[in-house]
Amino acid sequence: MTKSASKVRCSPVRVDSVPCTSNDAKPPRANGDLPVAKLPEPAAMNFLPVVTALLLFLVQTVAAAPQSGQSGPDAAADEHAATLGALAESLDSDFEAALPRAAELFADPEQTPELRARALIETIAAAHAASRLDIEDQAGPAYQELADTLSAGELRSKLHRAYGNLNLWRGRFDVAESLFRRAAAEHREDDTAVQADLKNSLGVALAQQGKLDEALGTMLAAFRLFEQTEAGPSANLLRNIGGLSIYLEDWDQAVEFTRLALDKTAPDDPQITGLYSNLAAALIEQDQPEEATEVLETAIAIGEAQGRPSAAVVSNLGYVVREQGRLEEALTHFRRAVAIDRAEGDTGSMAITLKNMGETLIQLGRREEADTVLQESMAAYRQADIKPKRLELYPVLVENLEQLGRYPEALAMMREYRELSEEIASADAQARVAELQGAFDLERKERELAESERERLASETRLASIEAAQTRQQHLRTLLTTGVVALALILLLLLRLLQLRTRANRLLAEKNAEIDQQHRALEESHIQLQRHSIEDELTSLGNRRFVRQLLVSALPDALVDSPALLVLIDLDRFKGINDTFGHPVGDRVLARFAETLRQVAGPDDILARWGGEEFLWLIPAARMTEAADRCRNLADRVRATEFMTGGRSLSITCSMGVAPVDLDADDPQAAFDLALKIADAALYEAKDSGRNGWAGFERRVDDPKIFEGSLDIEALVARGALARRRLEH
Ligand SMILES: Nc1nc2c(ncn2[C@@H]2O[C@H](COP(=O)(O)OP(=O)(O)OP(=O)(O)O)[C@@H](O)[C@H]2O)c(=O)[nH]1
Repeated sequence: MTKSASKVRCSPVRVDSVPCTSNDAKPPRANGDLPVAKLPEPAAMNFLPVVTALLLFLVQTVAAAPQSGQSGPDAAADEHAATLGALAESLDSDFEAALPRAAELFADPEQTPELRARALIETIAAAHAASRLDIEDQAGPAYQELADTLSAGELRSKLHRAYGNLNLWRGRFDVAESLFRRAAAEHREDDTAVQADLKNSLGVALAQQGKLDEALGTMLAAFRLFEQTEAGPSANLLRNIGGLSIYLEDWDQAVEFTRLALDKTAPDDPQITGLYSNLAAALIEQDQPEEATEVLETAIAIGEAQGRPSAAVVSNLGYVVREQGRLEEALTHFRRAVAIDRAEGDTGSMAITLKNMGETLIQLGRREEADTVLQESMAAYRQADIKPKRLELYPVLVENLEQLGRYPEALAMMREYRELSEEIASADAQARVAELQGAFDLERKERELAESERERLASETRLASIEAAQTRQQHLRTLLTTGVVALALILLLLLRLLQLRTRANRLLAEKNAEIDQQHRALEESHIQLQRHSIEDELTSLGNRRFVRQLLVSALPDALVDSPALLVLIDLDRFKGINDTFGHPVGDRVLARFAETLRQVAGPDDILARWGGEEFLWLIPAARMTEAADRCRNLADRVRATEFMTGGRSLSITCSMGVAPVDLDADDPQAAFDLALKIADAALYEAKDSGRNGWAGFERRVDDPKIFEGSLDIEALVARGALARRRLEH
């Protein structure tokens, strides 16, 4: 069920000091205007708002709060019990007179913060009792100082709560909410009653700010906490929950809690008719008109017992019975309600009831009477200056005048209706335009702000992206530069190494070439030396060392394969040449003789200058039988050779001693030496026999022992070991 479906108004309680809340659940308005009815106008008569009763309950609830919050032992308070007791007594008896002393006490810096806080709490409670809520100038600074001085704990929680109450009474609901929350945060959790009271106070502060859902939730939490206590929930809390449930259109909960509140409310309590009114409203919403009628009649009876019933209750009863078709009875109740309103001077409420009454008369066909009543309603609306409600009256009034045929009056009313409509529409339109303009401006500003923020973020993103790209490029450049420099250094190093290596290689090659050259020179020197060591310089023939080396290590195969002839040659009377022609000529003769000897010798023959003018000739594979021819051949060639010197002809001769030699023996040197001795002996004989010839000894035995010891040629010949051979001239 929607709010617009609400059919009756609740208890006709007025709120003087606390703003009431509209039926549209908007924030409370600080005026005492008649509440706008929640129900459709034809049915809505004297519907006094739920909020009216609710707010009064709230105030009463808060008024009760400090008392319960101050209960219980307090050790710190005991120390100053006398002072505080005296203060409380004086505040209660004459608040005006006691206030200066109290203000002096809770503002006195010489006193302990605890005593000052308790004095302030007492003063605030007494101010409420004395309806003196204008002590902010004294209480505010003291509270701020003490809240900063006291440490968090129970006493400071009480101080928050007391000052929260003062703000609540003064209509500063947001401040009160904050203070109640601080008080709850610092309150120790094991005191359920105080917790419940704090939640109740917080619920009141929330409800007064229009935070109805949160307020109801907080109060239900307080209710559950109170249920755990011995005293249980207070009637005020139950009324508040019931009232808020009506606001929030939870009809079942509204009925439940309003009934609970009624159980805890005394019959003479001034609030009781309001409770019945609320209960009736909830029952009507639950489509229980009989029960609603019964409740309203009970409320009227209680009102009558107290002196005068509530006009709203009576009007609501009229509405309920009219809905049940009991029109005449409804008229009776409406008339009574109008009388009560008139007596109380409540013009606005009376205007609503008169409208309902007029509509009832129309239903009864009593249009003239209806017109009179509707005109009265119009006058009352004008007096109360309730234009929206008056606007709703015109169609009923005009339609009734038309039905009565009173067209000029109907026309006049229509003009008024149009003017008021335009006025209200204009005001509404202006308000709407202003609202729309504000919303538009706000939306535009928000859009511009959002756009600006988007652009800023986009710029930042772009900037960050550019910076990142620059950083990457910088890193890349650094990397590349480093790489290039490193590469260049490496290349330079490699180049330098190459140069060094090339130079080293060149030097090495030069050195190697030099060494090779030296090696070659050395080798050549060595070869030359070697050659010189075995070669006769003058004749270029081998010398004695040459022959000795052959015997030791390199005898030609031809000399080894078969016995050879050893010929020892000596130039005849060479001293005379030296003496006659000089030593150089002697040398040339020696050289020339060597050439002649080479020409005579075979290719495998071994030639050597054996010393002075003496030469050795080894003829491989030759026997003594060949010796004559060979020696003759040489002698002939020597004799035939002209050794010219200084234009003079010079001829020489030579003598030769021949001996066989077998170099395939176990000891070739010994065999050579023996053959040499024999050849030398033969040479001696050749000299001795006239020179220019040869002599030789042929061996007849092979036993080497025969030739051991000193060699006695003649004995050997005599023994037959040697056979003499001679050149025959
Ligand atoms: N020019 C020159 N003379 C040398 C060389 N070696 C030795 N002679 C000389 O050769 C001569 C050898 O003389 P002798 O031993 O008395 O013999 P000969 O005069 O040849 O007489 P017979 O041998 O008995 O025929 C010496 O006068 C040596 O000085 C040399 O290399 N060159």
